[in-house]
Amino acid sequence: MNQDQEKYDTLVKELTVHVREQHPPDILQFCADFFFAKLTEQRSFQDECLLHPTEAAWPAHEPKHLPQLSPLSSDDDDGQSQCSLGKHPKEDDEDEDAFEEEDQDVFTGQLPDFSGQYHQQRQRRTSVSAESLTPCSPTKFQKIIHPKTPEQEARIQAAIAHNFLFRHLDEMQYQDVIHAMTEKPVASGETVIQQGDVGDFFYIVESGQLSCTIDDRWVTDYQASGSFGELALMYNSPRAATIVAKTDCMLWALDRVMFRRILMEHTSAKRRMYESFLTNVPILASLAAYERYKIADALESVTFEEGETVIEQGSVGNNFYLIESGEAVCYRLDDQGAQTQVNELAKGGYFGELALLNNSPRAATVVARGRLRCATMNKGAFNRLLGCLHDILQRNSTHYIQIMASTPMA
Ligand SMILES: Nc1ncnc2c1ncn2[C@@H]1O[C@@H]2COP(=O)(O)O[C@H]2[C@H]1O
Repeated sequence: MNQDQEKYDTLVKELTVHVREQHPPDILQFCADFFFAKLTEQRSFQDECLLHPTEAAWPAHEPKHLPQLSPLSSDDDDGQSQCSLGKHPKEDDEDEDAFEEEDQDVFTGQLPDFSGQYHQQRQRRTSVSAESLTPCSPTKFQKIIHPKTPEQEARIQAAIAHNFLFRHLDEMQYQDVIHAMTEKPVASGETVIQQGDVGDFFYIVESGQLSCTIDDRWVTDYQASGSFGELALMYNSPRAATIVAKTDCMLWALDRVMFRRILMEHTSAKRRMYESFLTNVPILASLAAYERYKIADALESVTFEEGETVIEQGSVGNNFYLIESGEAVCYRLDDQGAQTQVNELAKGGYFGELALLNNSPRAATVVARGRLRCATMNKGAFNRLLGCLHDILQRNSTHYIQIMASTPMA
């Protein structure tokens, strides 16, 4: 008997014992969970031992598809997003600043329910082990180097330069990431990630376009500087979506060990940090959880002391602000030089959207009242990630326009 056959027989025997002991009500789900737990265990072990095939630029075989294991495939979910961020691929793409900033992703769809060890029968969601977010021990970390030409290195640098997930890296981590990446050309029509599969790589798009679907419904498109495939690596969960190349693409792939070692901790910490705050920001209420995750990736916190000016009327607008704590007061200077208070904002409120929406100079001065902490994103991320809120933001801003009409700009 060969080794694989022996392994298989042992596994099936073990599973049979569990089934006999536990009489699971949903036998298929139970078996799927059993094998998935085994796989996770094996992968974690590989993480620990760092049995990484350093010589292999690309895995010899693709991961096996695990049907029914999508954390997103709940029966009650019609998969329609509450809010379609950005444009549907069929619509005209007049985005001039395609390369302007970070992730070029626009999102809709639902976030996997990562809670609970074993999911409800009806929902068929996959369990996530408690240690899913524990990165590899730094002491056991062994660097992975796939040799590259200077030209390849430069291309990776360009591809990650505008992606938020790489911003916090120090020089050594940055080099480690570049060394560990492998080039993956993908032909138009090729499936890069299949929903339900086991996660192996995280991808950055260098060129081309890819489409992301969940349960055959379009969710988003990816283009240069966009990234995907982080969820399965972070949560040891099956792939949450399918990603197919719409054109010939050039991708850079980072394997799960390096992703977990270098990118995961910061990414998950940031997503956790902003999670409850973003859930309670009224303007973001219509967004799906995964969309809020992408917003969290793009946010930076900034603090202003009492009386400090956050925004100066008449200046160029580059940022959008959400108030995490404290208060902000908005003033408008009229053409006589008189300053009138036009608004007060508190936690969960936002400002700085007008100049970005209308491509106009800042319409008011915003000053901190007491200590003010804001989460801010730049113009590129604002347009991309909050594009679907454009109409709501415009509608909400009509009263500003009335105020501006009554106080002509200084
Ligand atoms: N709405 C969404 N829900 C989950 N994953 C999404 C969504 N939109 C895009 N994705 C990406 O699709 C990827 C599929 O593989 P992963 O689950 O590893 O990581 C997923 C995310 O990077």
